[in-house]
Amino acid sequence: MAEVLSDADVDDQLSEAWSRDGDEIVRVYEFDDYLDGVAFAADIGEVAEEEFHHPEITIRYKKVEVRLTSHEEGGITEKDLRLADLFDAEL
Ligand SMILES: C[C@H](O)[C@H](O)[C@H]1CNC2=NC(N)=NC(=O)C2=N1
Repeated sequence: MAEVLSDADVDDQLSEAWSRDGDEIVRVYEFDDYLDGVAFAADIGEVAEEEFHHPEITIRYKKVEVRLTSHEEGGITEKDLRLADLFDAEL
């Protein structure tokens, strides 16, 4: 089981485009049109399934909000930080 990271560790390691919100990390991606956001959500869903670590994805008009936390561990772990980087690589 992965270690829950301290707030300081998360703030230190989290990429600039993401932010910490309590026990979650969050990023809102913006797109030129709605279906680009839908396609992106499908892409990152594939990545999540490959990693077997799953985000909360909210699809809005031209925006996709992604939230990550490690439910079993009860906080933010390396798994969440890794997935954030993998998701950003799908852009
Ligand atoms: C049984 C448990 O749900 C699974 O091991 C996986 C599935 N995907 C998961 N995703 C996330 N974000 N956190 C988990 O703890 C998690 N656990």
